[in-house]
Amino acid sequence: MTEPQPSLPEQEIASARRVLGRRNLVFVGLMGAGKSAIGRIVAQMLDIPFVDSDHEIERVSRMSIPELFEAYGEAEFRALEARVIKRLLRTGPRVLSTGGGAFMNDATRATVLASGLSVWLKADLEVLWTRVSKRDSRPLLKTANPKQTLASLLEQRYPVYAEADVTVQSRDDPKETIAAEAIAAIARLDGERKKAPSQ
Ligand SMILES: Nc1ncnc2c1ncn2[C@@H]1O[C@H](COP(=O)(O)OP(=O)(O)O)[C@@H](O)[C@H]1O
Ligand SMILES: O=C(O)C1=C[C@@H](OP(=O)(O)O)[C@@H](O)[C@H](O)C1
Ligand SMILES: [Mg+2]
Repeated sequence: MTEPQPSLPEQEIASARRVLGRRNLVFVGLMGAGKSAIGRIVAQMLDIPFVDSDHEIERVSRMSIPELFEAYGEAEFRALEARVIKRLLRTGPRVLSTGGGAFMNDATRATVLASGLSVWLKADLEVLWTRVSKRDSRPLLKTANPKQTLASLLEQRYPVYAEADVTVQSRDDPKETIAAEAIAAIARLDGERKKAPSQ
């Protein structure tokens, strides 16, 4: 079944594509924010390729994320994640949805900020928890109190995610609405860029 797509003004899509140029549009944020789901829709709307760094890691390693954590530990996973994202950022444009920890890596964050356009999908703890508690595919949440773990990650990471170029509130509105808001936020940067010389 095809999902209804809100009609985005052509001009807005053109502006967003112009702002992006050959850069990657990089979604960052906590687990459950919707980076994978919204990123895919944004790529469709902008008619550019989509890649999810977790899927790319799973493809190259031929292992699932939980298997990678189990077999090699988080440090190895992070090293692979950084390498995969560095490679993906060399070419574009595309939408790149990252895993929630990727932007916490200093080198990855510096590369994303220098060569990509980053969007923080920001969500409240309750929204995130409702979503992530439906699946057990996230190794970091295999703790005695996963909601508390998520809350601690939120506290640690939100000041860092705030370095992203753009922030979009993720909530329980239709995914297409959130995707359209992300595109509108990027399109607005086109206006800012054009206004800049006369200021
Ligand atoms: N706006 C939304 N409304 C309802 N469900 C959503 C929304 N955004 C994401 N989801 C769902 O929440 C879950 C987590 O989304 P996902 O894209 O995997 O997040 P992330 O990649 O940030 O961890 C998925 O089941 C996804 O379909
Ligand atoms: O926040 C994190 O450190 C992680 C988030 C996950 O991706 P999502 O944010 O897409 O769930 C995945 O990369 C891994 O389980 C670690
Ligand atoms: Mg994801």
